[in-house]
Amino acid sequence: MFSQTEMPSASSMFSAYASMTASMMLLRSMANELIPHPIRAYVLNAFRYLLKPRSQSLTLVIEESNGIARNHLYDAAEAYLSTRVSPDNERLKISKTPKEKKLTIRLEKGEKLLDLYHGVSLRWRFICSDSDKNNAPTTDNTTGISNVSVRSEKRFFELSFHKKHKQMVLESYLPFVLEKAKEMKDEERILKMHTLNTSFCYGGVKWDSINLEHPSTFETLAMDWEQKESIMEDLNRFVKRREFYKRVGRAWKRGYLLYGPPGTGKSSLIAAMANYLKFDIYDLQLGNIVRDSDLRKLLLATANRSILVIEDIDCSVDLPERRHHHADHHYHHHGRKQSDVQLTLSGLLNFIDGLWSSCGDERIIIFTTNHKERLDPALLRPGRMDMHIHMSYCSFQAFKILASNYLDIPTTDHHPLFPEIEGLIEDTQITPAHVAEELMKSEDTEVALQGFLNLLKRKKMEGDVCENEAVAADEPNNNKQSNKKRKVACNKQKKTVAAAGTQRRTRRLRRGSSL
Ligand SMILES: Nc1ncnc2c1ncn2[C@@H]1O[C@H](COP(=O)(O)OP(=O)(O)OP(=O)(O)O)[C@@H](O)[C@H]1O
Ligand SMILES: [Mg+2]
Repeated sequence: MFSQTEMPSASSMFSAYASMTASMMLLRSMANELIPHPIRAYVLNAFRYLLKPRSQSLTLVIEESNGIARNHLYDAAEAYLSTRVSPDNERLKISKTPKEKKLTIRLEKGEKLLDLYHGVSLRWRFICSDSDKNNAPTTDNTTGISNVSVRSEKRFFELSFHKKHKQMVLESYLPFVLEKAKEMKDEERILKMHTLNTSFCYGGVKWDSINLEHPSTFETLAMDWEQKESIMEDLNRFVKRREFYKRVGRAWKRGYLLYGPPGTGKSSLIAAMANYLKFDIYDLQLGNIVRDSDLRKLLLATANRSILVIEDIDCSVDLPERRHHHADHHYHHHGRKQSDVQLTLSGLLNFIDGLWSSCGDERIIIFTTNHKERLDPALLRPGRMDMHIHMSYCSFQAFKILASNYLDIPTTDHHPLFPEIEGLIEDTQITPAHVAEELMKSEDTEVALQGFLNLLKRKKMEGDVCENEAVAADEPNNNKQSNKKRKVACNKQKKTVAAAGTQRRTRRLRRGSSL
């Protein structure tokens, strides 16, 4: 009985529950009304956050574009990851454009990749998502053509790693990825050769470009080793020294003067430098430029990481004293009146020291000449050109490189004809171009070498005759008149060689395609 009176009845329990529910509902609706929605959401989120198990991994999202601009890191990651594909990958994208030398491999949607960097594992994932479902690709059923213009795909990489490596990833790994991608790009880069186009309207000039496919490299260049290495070292030092140039307050530029007889490889060296550094070439034919102002315009249109070439500087720039000497030549510069030509040496020098120095980075300027002695001292003064490179006649060392290029005789090999060639070549002024021409005459090594040896012998004899005649000319008892005649003939012979070089060069310039 007692227990019965103590026990709440079912009806009273129900009413208590009902009143509690009612008061909770009242409280809830009061809270809903009194506490604004954002605060409620915030409190809920905070609870959720506190209750969630802590993750030890951090994920970086690298999106394809950053609003309007492309994300440089995305492109770098894409290129870098293509070198890291593993047998675990199941789907890869593969392509090749006509201009590319190699196949391009890319990760396909959803593919994962594990990279190791200094013992740290880094997990990459490539994700492709339709950013807006309404804009999903549509296919026109009648034509079957997929309408890609409305397609808006969001592509990004996720890079996940342990949180404790955050610093290392940001400061070391990602810069490493950027650097690697840059190296790859340089390797694949198709070099351009820019030449002047003067045809589109009178007085106006602009750059035209074609692919530079000059095969010359430092390996194929016939030059003495020490000289070749000093040039390569100089170039290496130059490209590495961005910070140095900044610190000492100098423009990041370097000037080279290449001088030597025609056919000694000046233009080949320029191409080898471009191929080595992966720099574009701008071939500035001063003969086509009328005003200093054109020079300025053209200069501003050149890109960084390039080589500006001015060939035959002694012939192309209109020195004031030459103007004086050639006062009777009223026409110059491709038939334009001399008075029209306003391009001056001082303009050119200002251009080198001033404007050229102050705009752009990582630039090289190269002048070539066959006659260094004819150059204005202003061009040669210290500091104007950083390095003067003498391209000379073919030495035995240089010949061995050509023999290896043209006849496949390894430079370490010894051929029975070599000693005789070595004895003759140093006394004979023969250009690498001439040697190359001779070695190309036969595919048979023996025939080609014998032919070359005969040429050397002939040249040596001619040289000896010239020399003897010169000596004879100094002897008082000889018939001076006939000696003079012979000397003239000798000089004539030399001049023909030089003229052939100039003609060759002019032909090449006209073709405008190769250096
Ligand atoms: N040092 C060299 N090494 C390899 N090949 C050379 C060398 N010199 C000349 N040649 C060969 O001779 C050709 C002409 O040489 P190049 O045009 O480089 O001479 P250059 O010094 O620029 O002459 P120019 O003064 O007439 O412009 C080249 O295409 C190349 O095949
Ligand atoms: Mg040349």
